[in-house]
Amino acid sequence: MVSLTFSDVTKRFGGRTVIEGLSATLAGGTVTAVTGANGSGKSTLLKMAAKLLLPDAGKIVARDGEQELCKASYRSRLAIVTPEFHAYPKLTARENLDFFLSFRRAEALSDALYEQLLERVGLAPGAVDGKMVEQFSTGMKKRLHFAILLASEADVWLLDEPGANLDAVGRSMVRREARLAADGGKLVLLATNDREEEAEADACISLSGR
Ligand SMILES: Nc1ncnc2c1ncn2[C@@H]1O[C@H](COP(=O)(O)OP(=O)(O)OP(=O)(O)O)[C@@H](O)[C@H]1O
Repeated sequence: MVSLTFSDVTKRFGGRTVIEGLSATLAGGTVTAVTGANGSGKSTLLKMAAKLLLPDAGKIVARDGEQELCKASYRSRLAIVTPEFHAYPKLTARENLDFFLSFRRAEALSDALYEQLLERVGLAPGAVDGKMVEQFSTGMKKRLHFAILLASEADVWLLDEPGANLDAVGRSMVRREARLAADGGKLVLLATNDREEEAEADACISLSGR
């Protein structure tokens, strides 16, 4: 299982320290919530966890068991859900899934798996088939992003406000899938201000904002 260790991690932007001296170990098989007010550094922490941002001080080390993973190998095993992601508007749900998953899966998406994914994320085939993503509601696009995540086979899930733009049923799908993923050995790190998502987590990193 993949684990991620933050050792005395500090991140500054300009002269401003956003995260200071953070130490934590995130283990495969667990859900960790990152909470804190707007601007407290939750997205920054997730970007550092994805190695998209470097800390100014301290270290972040990914391991598989005892073995340290290099950046490329770690990256190949992680998936991110973020509001910054946009599916291609002129492609259908199926075409987007085929496109994004072509980087991640050895095998093409079968019809059966496609149907199963839609069902898991609560997208009715009748509502999406034959439609381009630009015709989707915001929540439908979010659910499609989750379908891409579920099919990615990633070991590390970095979820930035995964319940945002989802209705109660969608938010409950997020909590259920995060738990199933952790039960299957995945490392799940989610930034949230949703009390129910926080309650579902096994551990919590609370950022004070600086
Ligand atoms: N690239 C950047 N350059 C300068 N400042 C940045 C940059 N990225 C983030 N910040 C600042 O760092 C702080 C933390 O931002 P971040 O997006 O991590 O907060 P957050 O907790 O995710 O906020 P929210 O709940 O609003 O999404 C904010 O003050 C933000 O303005």
